[in-house]
Amino acid sequence: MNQSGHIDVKICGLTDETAVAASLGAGADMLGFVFFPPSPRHVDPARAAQLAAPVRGRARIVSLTVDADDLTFDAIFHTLGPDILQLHGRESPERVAQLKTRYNVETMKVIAVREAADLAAVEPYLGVADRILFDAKAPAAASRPGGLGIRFDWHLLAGLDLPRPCMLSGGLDAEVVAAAIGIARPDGVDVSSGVEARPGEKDPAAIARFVEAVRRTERTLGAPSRRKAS
Ligand SMILES: O=C(O)c1ccccc1N[C@@H]1O[C@H](COP(=O)(O)O)[C@@H](O)[C@H]1O
Repeated sequence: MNQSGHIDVKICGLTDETAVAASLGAGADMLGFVFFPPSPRHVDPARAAQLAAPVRGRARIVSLTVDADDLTFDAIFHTLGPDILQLHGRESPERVAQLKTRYNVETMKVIAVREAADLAAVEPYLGVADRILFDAKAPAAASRPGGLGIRFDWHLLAGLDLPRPCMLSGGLDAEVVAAAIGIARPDGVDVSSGVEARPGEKDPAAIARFVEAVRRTERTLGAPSRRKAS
């Protein structure tokens, strides 16, 4: 959360106008579009641009890619013009820096977490990526590195001096997000499967419940700058 107590909410993997409207209506801060053909949420840049038309100026547009090549990024920038690049593969710190310079855009590097040792992977990205997203590590046999509704132990992040800003994802939904925030204390949360009726099909009511659960948690925790020192 930032100093005023705000927690960014990202709804990811949008594929239809109804879900985009539901996300904006609920007050999501970031809307994500997946450019990864094996994903049930994959859209091409032209479709993403159509969906994102009402988003610009109301929420930040995030492009999610997995080890994408320059041609793919050129198409995404030419057609969609995202605000943030979510890099969900094995992109090196050099690649993250190169993309940031080439497109003059904010970057969010994903760190896949299953155990404490996985957190060491953050270090090379400090001062390189603008934002870190901690997501659950996918099983080796999975068809994609995220968007699987899998959780990791949020206590692995508890009490750590986390890189700021950072986000949390992996199996979040309206029922568990308050606990996840209370333990990990991220600056934002990111959800895909937890607001879907089935993979690739967002549920507008679940989106509303998720955002409301985060806003309720913000109110419960209060702004750090206004909390009493104990
Ligand atoms: O959503 C996908 O299909 C996807 C594909 C490839 C990489 C990441 C993907 N999704 C991201 O994974 C996390 C966690 O998602 P979930 O809430 O557990 O379903 C999130 O950042 C999604 O944007």
